[in-house]
Amino acid sequence: MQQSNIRIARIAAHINPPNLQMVEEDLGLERVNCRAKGASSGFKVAILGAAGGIGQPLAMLMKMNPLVSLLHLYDVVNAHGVTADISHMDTSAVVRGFLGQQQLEDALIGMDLVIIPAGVPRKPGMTRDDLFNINAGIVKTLCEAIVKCCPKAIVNIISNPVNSTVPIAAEVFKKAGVFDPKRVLGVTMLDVVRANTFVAEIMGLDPREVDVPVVGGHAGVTILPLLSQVKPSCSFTQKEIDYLTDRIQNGGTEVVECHSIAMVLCSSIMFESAFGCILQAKAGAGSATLSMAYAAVKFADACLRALRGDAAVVHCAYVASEVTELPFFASKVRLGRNGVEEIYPLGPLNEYERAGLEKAKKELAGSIQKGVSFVKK
Ligand SMILES: NC(=O)C1=CN([C@@H]2O[C@H](COP(=O)(O)OP(=O)(O)OC[C@H]3O[C@@H](n4cnc5c(N)ncnc54)[C@H](O)[C@@H]3O)[C@@H](O)[C@H]2O)C=CC1
Ligand SMILES: O=C([O-])CC(=O)C(=O)O
Repeated sequence: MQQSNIRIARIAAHINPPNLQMVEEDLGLERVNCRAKGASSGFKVAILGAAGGIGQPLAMLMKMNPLVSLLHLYDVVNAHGVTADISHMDTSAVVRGFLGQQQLEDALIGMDLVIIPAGVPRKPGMTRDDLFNINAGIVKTLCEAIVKCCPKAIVNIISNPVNSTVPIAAEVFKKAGVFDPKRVLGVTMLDVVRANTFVAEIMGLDPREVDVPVVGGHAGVTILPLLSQVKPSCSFTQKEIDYLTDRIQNGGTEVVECHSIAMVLCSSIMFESAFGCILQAKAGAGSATLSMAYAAVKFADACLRALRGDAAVVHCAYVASEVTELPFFASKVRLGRNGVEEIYPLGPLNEYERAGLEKAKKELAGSIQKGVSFVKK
């Protein structure tokens, strides 16, 4: 391939990354090796739902991750605009955009890690399970394409209800005969991030030094913080335990409802006000996006470091598990070159946590079954 042609393709790709494939075809080129100069070899990561509230900041943060060499941004709307914007960041990962179902397979071919924040978010008054009817089909379709294009990729599922969408993904892979329970992970990192923050707040600690295991699932009572196992070791009053458990379990709702408070206030005050900014930023609806993007990147980075071969990468995630009698459960897992290498037992629980575990399992069982039945029907 002529050096000048490669340069032309690279320049065109940088001006308008979605045009890369077209330019390559026009020039009769083989696929351009599109690693930016100075970039180390890295991982190929796709974000499905990249133009959304989570997808955009997630894409930005992944573009900043030095472990990523190629970043594919897929959505059914606005994928090219987001790609053009993010591609101007002077970091080494090369970004390409993919728009609509007909480009889904191109977005997925050869990926090492696929992150899925595609789907609708909650509005005030809704539960995560209320999203099932729309998001179940979206996750199923995306996983069917992963089966075809990158069945060995690590898959991080963010789309709610996670308690059901992970079993849906697993069933799709099982149906195709390619299910590897080590590679399908529901992202519950936001629960841990919140728990670390709220514990640090009341104990006067630096949140970066706090580690709260949060097990179970990702909705209401299925979110079970193990406050007896917090590191550094903390002693809480019963009032503090009640407050923290409730706040961690309802952190998502706190954000969802916050938007509606902002809307009410906005209707009676001027747009320039601080509340006007909230309305403009969030459009009056939706759920956590920025903290979720932060949590998703923290988790994705852990997966990539583990793929690279780093030792002792341990985080909570919702995975196929034998830790309880349920087929899926969130607990601490050790990540490695193949995804989940080890699932840790829950450790000693106090009476309060044992009661919480029973409630969590009851609700989780129904959500798991609902996901499994959706694919089997
Ligand atoms: N696991 C967790 O801790 C959290 C999960 N979530 C969930 O993440 C999901 C996304 O939330 P937001 O980004 O706020 O929503 P959003 O509506 O802002 O963005 C979703 C994006 O998905 C895209 N999309 C819809 N159908 C698609 C398809 N078939 N293929 C590809 N993309 C598609 C939309 O075009 C949109 O750009 C929701 O289900 C939400 O409940 C949100 C926060 C935390
Ligand atoms: O609450 C929601 O709908 C979004 C979510 O999962 C969270 O913020 O934890």
